[in-house]
Amino acid sequence: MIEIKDLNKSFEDLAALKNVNIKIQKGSVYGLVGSNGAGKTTLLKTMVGVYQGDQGTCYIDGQEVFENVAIKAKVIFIPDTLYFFPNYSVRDMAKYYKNIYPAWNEVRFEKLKEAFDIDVNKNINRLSKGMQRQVAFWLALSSMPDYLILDEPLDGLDPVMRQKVKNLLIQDVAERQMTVLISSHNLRELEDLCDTIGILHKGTLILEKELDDLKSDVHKIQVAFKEEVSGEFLANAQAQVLYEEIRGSVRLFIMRGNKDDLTRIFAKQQPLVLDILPLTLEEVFIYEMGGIGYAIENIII
Ligand SMILES: Nc1ncnc2c1ncn2[C@@H]1O[C@H](COP(=O)(O)OP(=O)(O)OP(=O)(O)O)[C@@H](O)[C@H]1O
Repeated sequence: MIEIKDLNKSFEDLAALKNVNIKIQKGSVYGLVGSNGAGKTTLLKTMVGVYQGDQGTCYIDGQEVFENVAIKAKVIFIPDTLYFFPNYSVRDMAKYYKNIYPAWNEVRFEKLKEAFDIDVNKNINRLSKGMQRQVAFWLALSSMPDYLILDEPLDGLDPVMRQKVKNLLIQDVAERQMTVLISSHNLRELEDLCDTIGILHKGTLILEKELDDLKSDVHKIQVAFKEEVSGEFLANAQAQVLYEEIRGSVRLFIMRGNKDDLTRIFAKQQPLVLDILPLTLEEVFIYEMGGIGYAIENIII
């Protein structure tokens, strides 16, 4: 389990992280979103021990991460900007990883050649950006980490490779309970992978929820009534409207609540049309965050 408690980190007079608390259970996939400069990379780097927090703690498997070699051997961090030693081939880099990560699995490394199809003797720094990212995943997955921390991981990968990498990640989570933390601006991508989502805003974790709760909690309702109906029935039912819009004869509501309860509330008014639809994760965030006063539109793409 990853456990971050009251973490603070500043760069000179800039507070990049303010009292961040996060718990990530073993075998889960946690998605971290936030606007540019929100502190995501700082959080990831502090979590893996690249930075030391100013206050608070970062524990993995119950131990402080900073300068802890035993813990670092179980954790792989793929940063947004990749680094490989000059003139190292994939094979050279694999040898290096083999020395550092005790769980390195040579059979897996050979098997993953089929997925990545890159010549192991090629100088990595001469490969394309997307191919270098493939190498980073190839090495990471062959190291069999218990924890995989990813900063904008799928950037630069083509759509087929994105899907392949996602499948490989899901396989490791399902088969050997790998724990994954992904920082990304792409909510659509996170929607496929994550079970919990956290939003970091100006160094503070402002929202954290399980994806299923998030999605089952908020609904899009399209309704048309025979005649004008006052909104009083919603107030009386104490239903929480996050957004309301009139589109010709159809009224659109974004509402929080249980689907059956909402259906009952609207059905009482005997509407001509009633559709209760699920929201995409992106829509959930736009409306949820709008409700608490943040311009989420700037956070996601
Ligand atoms: N090494 C550093 N020295 C000084 N300031 C830094 C350093 N690293 C990050 N910062 C500052 O800390 C804040 C958080 O930066 P960070 O890179 O963690 O944000 P981010 O959420 O990853 O942003 P992005 O989505 O743009 O990658 C920013 O204001 C940034 O300028």
